[in-house]
Amino acid sequence: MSEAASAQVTLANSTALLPSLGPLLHEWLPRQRWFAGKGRPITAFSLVSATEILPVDSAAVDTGPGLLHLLVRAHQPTMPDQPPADCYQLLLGVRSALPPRLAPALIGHVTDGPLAGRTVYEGLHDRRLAALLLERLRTPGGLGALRFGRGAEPIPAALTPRVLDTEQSNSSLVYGDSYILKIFRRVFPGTNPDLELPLALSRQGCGRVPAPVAWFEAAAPERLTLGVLQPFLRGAEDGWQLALRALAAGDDFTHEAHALGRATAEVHTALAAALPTPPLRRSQTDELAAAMVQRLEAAAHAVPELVPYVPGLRAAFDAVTALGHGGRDWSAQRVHGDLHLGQTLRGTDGFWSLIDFEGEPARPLPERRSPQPPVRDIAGMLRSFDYAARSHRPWNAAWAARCRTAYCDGYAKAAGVDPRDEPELLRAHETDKAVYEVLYEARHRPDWLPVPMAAIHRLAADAD
Ligand SMILES: Nc1ncnc2c1ncn2[C@@H]1O[C@H](COP(=O)(O)OP(=O)(O)O)[C@@H](O)[C@H]1O
Ligand SMILES: O=P(O)(O)O[C@H]1O[C@H](CO)[C@@H](O[C@H]2O[C@H](CO)[C@@H](O)[C@H](O)[C@H]2O)[C@H](O)[C@H]1O
Repeated sequence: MSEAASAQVTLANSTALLPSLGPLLHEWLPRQRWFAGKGRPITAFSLVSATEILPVDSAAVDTGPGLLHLLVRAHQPTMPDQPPADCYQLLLGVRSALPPRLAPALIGHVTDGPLAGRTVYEGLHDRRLAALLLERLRTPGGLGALRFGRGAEPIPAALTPRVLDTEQSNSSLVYGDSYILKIFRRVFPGTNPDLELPLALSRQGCGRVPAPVAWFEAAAPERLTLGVLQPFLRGAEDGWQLALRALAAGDDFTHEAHALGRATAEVHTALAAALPTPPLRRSQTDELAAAMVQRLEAAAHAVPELVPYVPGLRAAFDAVTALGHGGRDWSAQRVHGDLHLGQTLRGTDGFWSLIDFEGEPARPLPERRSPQPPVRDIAGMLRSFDYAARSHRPWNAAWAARCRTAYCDGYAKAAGVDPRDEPELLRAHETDKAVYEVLYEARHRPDWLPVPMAAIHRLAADAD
């Protein structure tokens, strides 16, 4: 779309929007699974950008929906490890009246401002609006603050959309069981690694990751990734569900664990070939261990159950510092950053793919995009086998141990490097991951807290 045309779709009086939408968002936003600031009040909203993807302030809304794209900052009291105002992507449907089928998507009725008299709702649930998003992705160009881009592969038109009904950190739409559009909810300046890394891997010829076919970004006031369209792996099942099923049936999972190790190794090898691999010298090792200690202290501050374990856990990080001071260098590279069984999909042909390269959602984007020891991902998967075994009754420690061995074997065979050859680095990363999980569960799923706490108990004792 030309700049002249895009100018017409920027909401004329967008500054008046938030005073009228604010009270509705105040109620609605904290109830969303993807809202990261749970437990802290929202003190104010500020508007970053507003773009009418389909006009909302004209008579057209009386006959059909409008679609308003907003980037909104939610201001909250600051905690030590959190930014003061996260920025969220909202796609608001706007209608004069909501048809009954869209009632569950209701956000509220606007009483004043430019949308006075309109009903706003979660636009992704409206098939007409979801279809429109795909149309925008098929035809690259600018639209207000937004930029739509795509690869060389043509994207078919008129695929039926549906919202993916799963617990996730973002929102996804599936089109005709052919493509999946992930819409990032909490957004950060810069390119999201969930676009950057799959693009780099596909250019490298690595088939372990569904290759992005289209994407959209905000171009102003700063560039940031908003959504990625990828092929939908129809019929694929995620590793977490498969592992739980195997546990329930008393089945061995080592064959799959071995294959997952191989898939991880192939992704790491391709990432190392595609992107920089700086060595971790003494000062970076110090920084790595110091960051782990800092995360441990912050987590213990937030979750008092951790406090008695702090000295034992710290020993794992100090061991890495000591090795660095003794002259040991490690290699670093771009990694997945939040690898666990739920980030793996096994196709109907048994082929494993990795998804969701965003990294740990709670970490700042520059940190997530920095090169790290590849063992970080291995630690994540090792924790995940433990999670599966612990969340199933009775606890099956031997099952987890066999999977962990098979995973490392599969990795070593394909990568030519065995992660168990660096036991201190592996244990430090496993400890760091378990600490992250304690915080994650305390914030999001308190019933699950005993699962990582059991690992904390073991890891703190191992370090003695
Ligand atoms: N390419 C794909 N093919 C099939 N299903 C997918 C694909 N990508 C993601 N999914 C499904 O969508 C879910 C959420 O995707 P994910 O990227 O993990 O989002 P989030 O970051 O919001 O958690 C996954 O658990 C998986 O079930
Ligand atoms: O999938 P996300 O990127 O949103 O990852 C977050 O949520 C995960 C839970 O859904 C969480 O993973 C933890 O629980 C999993 C079982 O549900 C388990 O397999 C993982 O090993 C464990 O870390 C992940 O840590 C978090 O970032």
